[in-house]
Amino acid sequence: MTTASTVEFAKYQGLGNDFILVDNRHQKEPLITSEQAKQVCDRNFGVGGDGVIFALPSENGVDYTMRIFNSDGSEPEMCGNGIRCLARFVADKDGSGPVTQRIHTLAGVIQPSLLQDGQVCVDMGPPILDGPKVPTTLEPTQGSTVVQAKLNAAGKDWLMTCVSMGNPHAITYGTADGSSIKVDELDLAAIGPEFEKNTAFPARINTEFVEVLSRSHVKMRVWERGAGATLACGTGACALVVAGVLEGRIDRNCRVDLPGGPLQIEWREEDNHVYMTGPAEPVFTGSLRL
Ligand SMILES: N[C@H](CCC[C@H](N)C(=O)O)C(=O)O
Repeated sequence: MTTASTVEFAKYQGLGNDFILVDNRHQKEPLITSEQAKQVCDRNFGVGGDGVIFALPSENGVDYTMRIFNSDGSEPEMCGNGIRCLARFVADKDGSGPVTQRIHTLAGVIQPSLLQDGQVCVDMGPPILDGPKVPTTLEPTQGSTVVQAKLNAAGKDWLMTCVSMGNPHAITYGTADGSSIKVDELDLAAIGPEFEKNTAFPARINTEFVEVLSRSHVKMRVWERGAGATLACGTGACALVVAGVLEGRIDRNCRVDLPGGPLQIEWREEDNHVYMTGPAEPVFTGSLRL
């Protein structure tokens, strides 16, 4: 007879991108499987969330390891809003801990710092611009980088710039006929899957649609790989600033308005790292019966 197990969790959200967080630092194997993550993320039959995120035992001398399952059960390399929430969760649990945490992820060692004002600033590392490493099969246009490459999807020719922040992103600021995007007019549920599952993206793709308000202020909506239309995507906000700089549209320090609220993103010239600053809020705690 299998005995049901209970798993303690905390729900946190970053700009409405919400996650079930589990302190899993006592064992290497996640307490929730990717299959169970789908059920737990269901907003009617489960807790509800865009993903499940684990703090796991440390590897190679960092503070701890992060793994994440999307709400469809797939495992991405990295999550920007999620790592801000995880850093806040671990600091809340441990009572204090270092202001800056070093976290091992599938995208490398990522370093969130907890700020006095309650925000979290994350050194997201350098963007990966080599097309085949994003990965995409779209033809590179600037050396090995894919900038404003044409992609036909949802009945239009979009101009796509492809950037990885450890996880893959395709960003569009407009279509090949020169028109820009009014993000509030997009029917993401209709067009998002045509990008996410497009053959141009062998590992599927997160897609960001961007409207320029000024050289230091943009507005975006996102269709996420494995999670659909979310209220915010931290890695996506980082990737779209890199794309906007490569396209010559915006400056390296930019406010990004996401449906759930703003993030401040800076792609620093001196170290080529992308820095993301934004909130991470606790919502409730609970115990799951699995
Ligand atoms: N759906 C993403 C992972 C979550 C990223 C997003 N929520 C963020 O804040 O970066 C992927 O499959 O790559």
